[in-house]
Amino acid sequence: MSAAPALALPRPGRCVVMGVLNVTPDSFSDGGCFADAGTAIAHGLAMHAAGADYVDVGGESTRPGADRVDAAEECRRVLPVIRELVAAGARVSVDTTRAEVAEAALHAGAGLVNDVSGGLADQRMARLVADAGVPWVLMHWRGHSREMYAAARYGDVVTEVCAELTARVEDVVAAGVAPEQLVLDPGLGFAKRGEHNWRLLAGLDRIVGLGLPVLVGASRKSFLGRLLADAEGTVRPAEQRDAATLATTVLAAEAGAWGVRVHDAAASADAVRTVAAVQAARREG
Ligand SMILES: Nc1nc2ncc(COP(=O)(O)O)nc2c(=O)[nH]1
Repeated sequence: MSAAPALALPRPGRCVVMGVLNVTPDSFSDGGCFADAGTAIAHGLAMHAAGADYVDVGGESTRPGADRVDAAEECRRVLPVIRELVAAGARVSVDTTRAEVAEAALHAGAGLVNDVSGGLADQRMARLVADAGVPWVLMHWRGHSREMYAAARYGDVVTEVCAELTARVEDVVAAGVAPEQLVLDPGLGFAKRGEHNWRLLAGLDRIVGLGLPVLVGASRKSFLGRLLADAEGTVRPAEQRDAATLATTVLAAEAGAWGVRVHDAAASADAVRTVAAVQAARREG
């Protein structure tokens, strides 16, 4: 693949909003809502219109225990959606762990690779990203959905996640990826149990302190649902976790995160602008 022009990471002077668009039948919070291209495209356009800086298109569920789909099925799901969203002027990222899918998505106009495996699932991803010169989200990961909970053991989760992300950065830079292409992500809900997610949110300043842009993906995740369980212990349904998600957006923006990955893009778009206004007022004293 010829090296595409290096696509700089947008830095609009506020936290970036990445709208979630899972074109899958089985994602944990919106599985099946946007499984067909037409519905997915309409939702992606709505998030773009509502202020999402990226629409993050994924074709394979990453929820714990999810069955894997092959690259051909992933491409079948995401490519038509990416093409239409790009044609409509939206900035699109592809949520995939496969270099083959990422390459096809970049050719279709995606401008960022969002890789929940941080390059561990496909050894070809680093070379692809290095050649393409595009931004790459390296998320903290300890294995595919079926084995991730067995790996959720930490002495000090923030220290260990920081160390493992740093190791990934060193590996991919050694493989030719430029540091300025990289975005780090603590991988909330991936090989993390409840308390691990809260500690990572509480320690975001340390992850931001690694010196690279940080993306935070707390939106509608189970640890929020368990926090918001009712008196009978019934976990709050995923679609009723957006207010809690908005709180994580504000925390991430205040901690200096580069971006948040959320389902309710409109609400977080308003929240990040509000945080930026307060931060500007603080600077002006
Ligand atoms: N970078 C990044 N990508 C992700 N992709 C999928 C999910 C799973 O959530 P979903 O099923 O709601 O998409 N979470 C993340 C995340 O936390 N960070």
